[in-house]
Amino acid sequence: MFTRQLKKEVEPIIESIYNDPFIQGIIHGDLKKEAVKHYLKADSLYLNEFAKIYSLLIPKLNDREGIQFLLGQIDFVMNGEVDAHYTLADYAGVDYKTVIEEGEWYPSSDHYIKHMYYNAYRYSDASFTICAMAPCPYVYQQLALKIAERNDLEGNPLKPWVDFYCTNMDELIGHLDRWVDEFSETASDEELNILRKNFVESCIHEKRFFNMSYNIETWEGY
Ligand SMILES: Cc1ncc(CO)c(N)n1
Repeated sequence: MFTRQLKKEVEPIIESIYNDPFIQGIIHGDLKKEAVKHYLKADSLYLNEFAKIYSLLIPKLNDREGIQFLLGQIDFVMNGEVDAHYTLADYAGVDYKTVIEEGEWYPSSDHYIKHMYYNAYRYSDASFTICAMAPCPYVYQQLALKIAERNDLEGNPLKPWVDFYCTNMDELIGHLDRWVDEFSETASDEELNILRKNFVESCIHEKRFFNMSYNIETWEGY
Protein backbone atom coordinates (compact mmCIF):
# COMPACT_ATOMS: atom_id res chain seq x y z
CA MET A 1 0.00 0.00 0.00
CA PHE A 2 1.16 3.47 -0.90
CA THR A 3 0.80 5.05 2.56
CA ARG A 4 2.72 2.17 4.13
CA GLN A 5 5.63 3.02 1.83
CA LEU A 6 5.40 6.70 2.77
CA LYS A 7 5.53 5.86 6.46
CA LYS A 8 8.58 3.67 5.96
CA GLU A 9 10.33 6.44 4.10
CA VAL A 10 9.90 8.99 6.91
CA GLU A 11 11.09 6.75 9.75
CA PRO A 12 14.52 8.46 9.90
CA ILE A 13 12.88 11.89 10.08
CA ILE A 14 10.71 10.81 13.02
CA GLU A 15 13.74 9.28 14.72
CA SER A 16 15.60 12.54 14.35
CA ILE A 17 12.69 14.58 15.76
CA TYR A 18 12.67 12.19 18.73
CA ASN A 19 16.32 13.06 19.38
CA ASP A 20 15.80 16.82 19.02
CA PRO A 21 15.76 18.94 22.21
CA PHE A 22 12.00 19.60 22.26
CA ILE A 23 10.98 15.94 22.46
CA GLN A 24 13.94 15.10 24.72
CA GLY A 25 12.69 17.88 27.02
CA ILE A 26 9.25 16.26 27.09
CA ILE A 27 10.79 12.86 27.85
CA HIS A 28 12.84 14.22 30.72
CA GLY A 29 10.12 16.56 31.95
CA ASP A 30 12.54 19.48 31.85
CA LEU A 31 11.57 21.23 28.61
CA LYS A 32 12.24 24.94 29.05
CA LYS A 33 9.06 26.87 29.68
CA GLU A 34 9.81 29.56 27.10
CA ALA A 35 9.86 26.85 24.41
CA VAL A 36 6.48 25.56 25.58
CA LYS A 37 5.00 29.04 25.45
CA HIS A 38 6.37 29.69 21.97
CA TYR A 39 4.97 26.34 20.84
CA LEU A 40 1.53 27.18 22.21
CA LYS A 41 1.49 30.58 20.50
CA ALA A 42 2.36 28.99 17.18
CA ASP A 43 0.31 25.83 17.50
CA SER A 44 -2.98 27.44 18.49
CA LEU A 45 -2.86 29.36 15.20
CA TYR A 46 -1.60 26.36 13.26
CA LEU A 47 -4.57 24.29 14.45
CA ASN A 48 -7.04 27.03 13.49
CA GLU A 49 -5.68 26.91 9.96
CA PHE A 50 -5.69 23.11 10.00
CA ALA A 51 -9.43 23.20 10.74
CA LYS A 52 -10.00 25.71 7.94
CA ILE A 53 -8.07 23.55 5.49
CA TYR A 54 -10.32 20.60 6.39
CA SER A 55 -13.22 22.79 5.38
CA LEU A 56 -11.57 23.30 1.96
CA LEU A 57 -11.54 19.53 1.49
CA ILE A 58 -15.28 19.12 1.97
CA PRO A 59 -16.18 20.20 -1.60
CA LYS A 60 -13.57 17.76 -2.92
CA LEU A 61 -15.29 14.74 -1.32
CA ASN A 62 -18.29 12.92 -2.63
CA ASP A 63 -19.06 10.40 0.08
CA ARG A 64 -21.43 11.46 2.82
CA GLU A 65 -19.52 9.50 5.43
CA GLY A 66 -16.27 11.26 4.52
CA ILE A 67 -17.90 14.68 4.83
CA GLN A 68 -19.36 13.70 8.18
CA PHE A 69 -15.95 12.57 9.34
CA LEU A 70 -14.30 15.86 8.36
CA LEU A 71 -16.96 17.81 10.25
CA GLY A 72 -16.11 15.77 13.34
CA GLN A 73 -12.40 16.44 12.80
CA ILE A 74 -12.99 20.18 12.57
CA ASP A 75 -14.65 19.97 15.96
CA PHE A 76 -11.82 17.85 17.35
CA VAL A 77 -9.13 20.27 16.18
CA MET A 78 -11.04 23.29 17.52
CA ASN A 79 -12.26 21.80 20.80
CA GLY A 80 -10.61 18.44 21.56
CA GLU A 81 -6.94 18.97 20.95
CA VAL A 82 -7.01 21.95 23.31
CA ASP A 83 -6.66 19.40 26.12
CA ALA A 84 -3.10 18.67 25.02
CA HIS A 85 -2.43 22.40 25.00
CA TYR A 86 -3.82 22.83 28.52
CA THR A 87 -1.34 20.20 29.75
CA LEU A 88 1.49 22.26 28.27
CA ALA A 89 0.13 25.56 29.60
CA ASP A 90 -0.15 24.11 33.13
CA TYR A 91 3.42 22.85 32.88
CA ALA A 92 4.65 26.29 31.79
CA GLY A 93 2.62 27.91 34.57
CA VAL A 94 0.71 30.19 32.22
CA ASP A 95 -2.92 30.85 31.41
CA TYR A 96 -3.54 29.26 28.00
CA LYS A 97 -5.96 31.86 26.65
CA THR A 98 -3.65 34.71 27.66
CA VAL A 99 -0.47 33.20 26.24
CA ILE A 100 -1.95 32.44 22.81
CA GLU A 101 -3.16 36.01 22.35
CA GLU A 102 0.39 36.93 21.34
CA GLY A 103 0.70 34.15 18.77
CA GLU A 104 1.92 34.64 15.23
CA TRP A 105 2.79 32.55 12.20
CA TYR A 106 6.54 32.39 12.87
CA PRO A 107 8.72 31.60 9.83
CA SER A 108 8.69 27.80 10.11
CA SER A 109 5.00 27.47 10.98
CA ASP A 110 4.17 30.03 8.28
CA HIS A 111 5.91 27.85 5.70
CA TYR A 112 4.13 24.70 6.93
CA ILE A 113 0.68 26.32 6.90
CA LYS A 114 1.21 27.67 3.38
CA HIS A 115 2.38 24.26 2.16
CA MET A 116 -1.03 22.85 3.12
CA TYR A 117 -3.00 25.75 1.63
CA TYR A 118 -1.05 25.59 -1.63
CA ASN A 119 -2.07 22.00 -2.16
CA ALA A 120 -5.70 22.67 -1.27
CA TYR A 121 -5.94 25.40 -3.93
CA ARG A 122 -3.62 23.91 -6.54
CA TYR A 123 -5.10 20.41 -6.90
CA SER A 124 -8.68 19.32 -7.24
CA ASP A 125 -8.16 15.90 -5.67
CA ALA A 126 -8.16 15.96 -1.86
CA SER A 127 -5.28 13.47 -1.68
CA PHE A 128 -2.64 16.10 -2.41
CA THR A 129 -3.74 18.17 0.56
CA ILE A 130 -4.26 15.10 2.70
CA CYS A 131 -0.64 14.03 2.11
CA ALA A 132 0.48 17.46 3.28
CA MET A 133 -1.78 17.22 6.37
CA ALA A 134 -1.35 13.58 7.37
CA PRO A 135 2.06 13.96 9.05
CA CYS A 136 0.33 16.19 11.61
CA PRO A 137 -1.46 13.33 13.39
CA TYR A 138 1.01 10.67 12.21
CA VAL A 139 4.26 12.22 13.46
CA TYR A 140 2.72 13.06 16.85
CA GLN A 141 1.29 9.58 17.23
CA GLN A 142 4.60 7.94 16.36
CA LEU A 143 6.55 10.21 18.71
CA ALA A 144 4.07 9.63 21.54
CA LEU A 145 4.14 5.84 21.10
CA LYS A 146 7.94 5.86 21.03
CA ILE A 147 8.07 7.96 24.21
CA ALA A 148 5.48 5.78 25.95
CA GLU A 149 7.47 2.63 25.14
CA ARG A 150 10.22 3.84 27.44
CA ASN A 151 7.95 3.34 30.43
CA ASP A 152 9.71 6.02 32.42
CA LEU A 153 7.08 8.75 32.48
CA GLU A 154 5.65 8.20 35.97
CA GLY A 155 5.55 11.56 37.71
CA ASN A 156 6.40 13.44 34.51
CA PRO A 157 4.05 16.46 34.31
CA LEU A 158 3.97 16.11 30.52
CA LYS A 159 2.71 12.51 30.61
CA PRO A 160 -0.89 13.53 29.77
CA TRP A 161 0.43 15.17 26.58
CA VAL A 162 2.05 11.90 25.56
CA ASP A 163 -1.05 9.87 26.50
CA PHE A 164 -3.24 12.23 24.47
CA TYR A 165 -1.35 11.59 21.25
CA CYS A 166 -0.99 7.86 21.93
CA THR A 167 -4.74 7.41 22.00
CA ASN A 168 -6.49 9.98 19.83
CA MET A 169 -4.96 9.71 16.37
CA ASP A 170 -5.69 6.18 15.11
CA GLU A 171 -9.10 6.66 13.54
CA LEU A 172 -8.05 9.86 11.79
CA ILE A 173 -4.89 8.28 10.38
CA GLY A 174 -6.98 5.34 9.11
CA HIS A 175 -9.32 7.65 7.23
CA LEU A 176 -6.54 9.72 5.70
CA ASP A 177 -4.67 6.58 4.61
CA ARG A 178 -7.76 5.12 2.96
CA TRP A 179 -8.37 8.25 0.87
CA VAL A 180 -4.78 8.45 -0.28
CA ASP A 181 -4.42 4.70 -0.94
CA GLU A 182 -7.58 4.68 -3.01
CA PHE A 183 -6.45 7.65 -5.10
CA SER A 184 -2.96 6.20 -5.49
CA GLU A 185 -4.34 3.14 -7.31
CA THR A 186 -5.25 5.25 -10.35
CA ALA A 187 -2.69 8.05 -9.98
CA SER A 188 0.14 8.63 -12.47
CA ASP A 189 3.78 8.31 -11.44
CA GLU A 190 4.06 12.06 -11.53
CA GLU A 191 1.09 12.43 -9.18
CA LEU A 192 2.44 9.75 -6.85
CA ASN A 193 5.67 11.66 -6.66
CA ILE A 194 3.90 14.86 -5.65
CA LEU A 195 1.96 12.96 -2.96
CA ARG A 196 5.19 11.46 -1.66
CA LYS A 197 6.99 14.79 -1.66
CA ASN A 198 4.11 16.48 0.16
CA PHE A 199 4.14 13.86 2.89
CA VAL A 200 7.91 13.89 3.34
CA GLU A 201 8.07 17.68 3.33
CA SER A 202 5.37 17.93 6.00
CA CYS A 203 7.32 15.53 8.22
CA ILE A 204 10.27 17.89 7.85
CA HIS A 205 7.93 20.80 8.64
CA GLU A 206 7.00 18.96 11.85
CA LYS A 207 10.68 18.78 12.79
CA ARG A 208 11.17 22.45 12.01
CA PHE A 209 8.07 23.38 14.03
CA PHE A 210 9.47 21.81 17.21
CA ASN A 211 12.87 23.39 16.60
CA MET A 212 11.20 26.75 15.91
CA SER A 213 9.55 26.46 19.32
CA TYR A 214 12.73 25.38 21.08
CA ASN A 215 14.77 28.17 19.48
CA ILE A 216 12.02 30.80 19.95
CA GLU A 217 12.15 31.54 16.24
CA THR A 218 10.52 34.85 15.22
CA TRP A 219 10.56 37.14 12.18
CA GLU A 220 12.60 39.63 14.21
CA GLY A 221 15.35 37.11 14.69
CA TYR A 222 16.35 36.97 10.99
C1 LIG B 1 2.42 21.51 14.19
C2 LIG B 1 1.57 20.42 14.73
N1 LIG B 1 1.64 19.21 14.17
C3 LIG B 1 0.88 18.21 14.63
C4 LIG B 1 0.01 18.39 15.68
C5 LIG B 1 -0.81 17.25 16.19
O1 LIG B 1 -2.11 17.39 15.88
C6 LIG B 1 -0.05 19.68 16.23
N2 LIG B 1 -0.88 19.94 17.27
N3 LIG B 1 0.74 20.66 15.75
